[in-house]
Amino acid sequence: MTARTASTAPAAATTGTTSALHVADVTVRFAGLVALDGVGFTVAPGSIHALIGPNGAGKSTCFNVLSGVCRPARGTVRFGDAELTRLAPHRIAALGVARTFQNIVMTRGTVADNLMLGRHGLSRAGFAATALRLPHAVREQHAQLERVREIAELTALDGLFDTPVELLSYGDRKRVELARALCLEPRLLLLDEPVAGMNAAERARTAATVRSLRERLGLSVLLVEHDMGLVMRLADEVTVLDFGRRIAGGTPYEVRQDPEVRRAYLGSSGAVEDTSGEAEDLESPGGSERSV
Ligand SMILES: Nc1ncnc2c1ncn2[C@@H]1O[C@H](COP(=O)(O)OP(=O)(O)OP(=O)(O)O)[C@@H](O)[C@H]1O
Repeated sequence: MTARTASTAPAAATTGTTSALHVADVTVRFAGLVALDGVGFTVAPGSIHALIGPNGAGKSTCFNVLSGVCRPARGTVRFGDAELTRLAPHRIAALGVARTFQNIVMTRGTVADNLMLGRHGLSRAGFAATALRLPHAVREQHAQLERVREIAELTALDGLFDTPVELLSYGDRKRVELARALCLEPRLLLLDEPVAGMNAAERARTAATVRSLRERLGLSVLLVEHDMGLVMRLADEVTVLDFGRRIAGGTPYEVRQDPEVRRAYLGSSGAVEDTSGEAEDLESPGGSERSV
């Protein structure tokens, strides 16, 4: 495993650079089903890139490949100079790729406790030194706590730092999940449906947080999201999957105009659901609130 330091500064912020993610010809089969069929796309350094598509298009499978949970039958995933394709999830995380999940899994305790757990992999002081409160371990603990406070501030959780997570709203809990991923000091953040289940105010707040993370930390973001309004407003570039194939890619405007994208969305019975009550079609100016 590549060792990462316990530095209190984010890798991306200090260098101001991250790397491109290159996905090429990735194919995943489950028994007879081809979940991904020769999928390729590039996430440019420092960009917000959305991966969209109707239900069953292969978005989660793609995230599972990128984070090492699923091994492709064919194809490669490269992050800068590093080949991620056959690495275990913890090694991919150590290379600066962090992921959130659709379903929130929290431990008990406060927001601070949960974020400190997220720093565990970056800690250099051993368990015994920490338990015995040896001076170097105490110093490191303070530095970690300071960094965790900064991350809480970046994710608008600073006012909730000492609040038990079970008392948080759903939207705040989702943001704790996001903050916990940031605790790994990623250079690429994979967000799996970051606003699913949120109300309009929570969605707007999370969108602002993601934008500000990119600006302040210089990291790249790849997000899977059904909320088309959010995708259209937030993403620099969009890749569209359908039945495991990449059917389109480009700016939000370009994919919105693409006939194959429109066919895939409009033809997906039951896949179109509006979580906002403000349904618009894919052509609506300013983006739609439609979840697809
Ligand atoms: N572990 C698995 N075993 C068998 N089939 C699977 C498995 N995981 C996914 N699939 C199938 O692969 C296809 C792609 O699924 P995937 O979950 O990646 O799509 P998705 O775009 O994320 O869908 P959704 O938007 O509903 O989450 C689907 O047909 C799904 O049923």
